[in-house]
Amino acid sequence: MTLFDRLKAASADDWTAYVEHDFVRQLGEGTLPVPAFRTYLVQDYLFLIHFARAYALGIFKGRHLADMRSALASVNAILGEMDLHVGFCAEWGISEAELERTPEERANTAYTRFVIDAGLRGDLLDLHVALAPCVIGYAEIARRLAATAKGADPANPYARWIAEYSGEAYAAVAEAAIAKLDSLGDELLTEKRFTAVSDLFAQASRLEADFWQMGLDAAG
Ligand SMILES: Cc1ncc(C[n+]2csc(CCO)c2C)c(N)n1
Repeated sequence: MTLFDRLKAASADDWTAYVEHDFVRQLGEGTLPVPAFRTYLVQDYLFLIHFARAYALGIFKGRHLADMRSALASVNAILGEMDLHVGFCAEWGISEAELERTPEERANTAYTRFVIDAGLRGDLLDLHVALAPCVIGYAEIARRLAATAKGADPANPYARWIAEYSGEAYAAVAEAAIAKLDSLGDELLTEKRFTAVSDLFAQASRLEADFWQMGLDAAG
């Protein structure tokens, strides 16, 4: 069993509430109100900026050169993806000016700063456990949606989002994150520490669910 599977099993209810959230269901069915998705996209731009900062902590906290190099590659990947994200937002009628001027929603601040704090206080294992629901969860969500008729239907307005995260490239990112957790676990996890690490995973999963809810709430 991978460490990721152990963490998921220990937080089963929080995990399910995140990956089967109503926002996700409506995204898959193509019934999600457009204002909910637009709010999500704008907030996700702000989210990704802070996530790049969280990954950058991995360079600072890395004990081995290989850890520092892989964290650097992740920072580069996210910063590179920002251009794609801005382009995707433009297709939904969101300008760069709107992305820049929109204030962070509290659910966004809560989540991103929680992850950064987990990394600041702890070691690389704490940081990667706090990052895991985000990085690995999206692959699981999109894979499930892509296997449904409406999720794979090009007429679904959200088909591109689903295709992006269910594609091979993103699956490889999620697989690498699962493997990274295992190698950090081998090096740093003791059974005594499992509860504390599992609490981080559960909290990050709840904060992901709150992020979806923020999108739904914006649509009234
Ligand atoms: C709220 C929220 N949670 C997770 C992701 C997914 N995600 C976050 S960082 C990243 C790149 C990893 O290399 C990906 C795919 C998101 N975009 N927004």
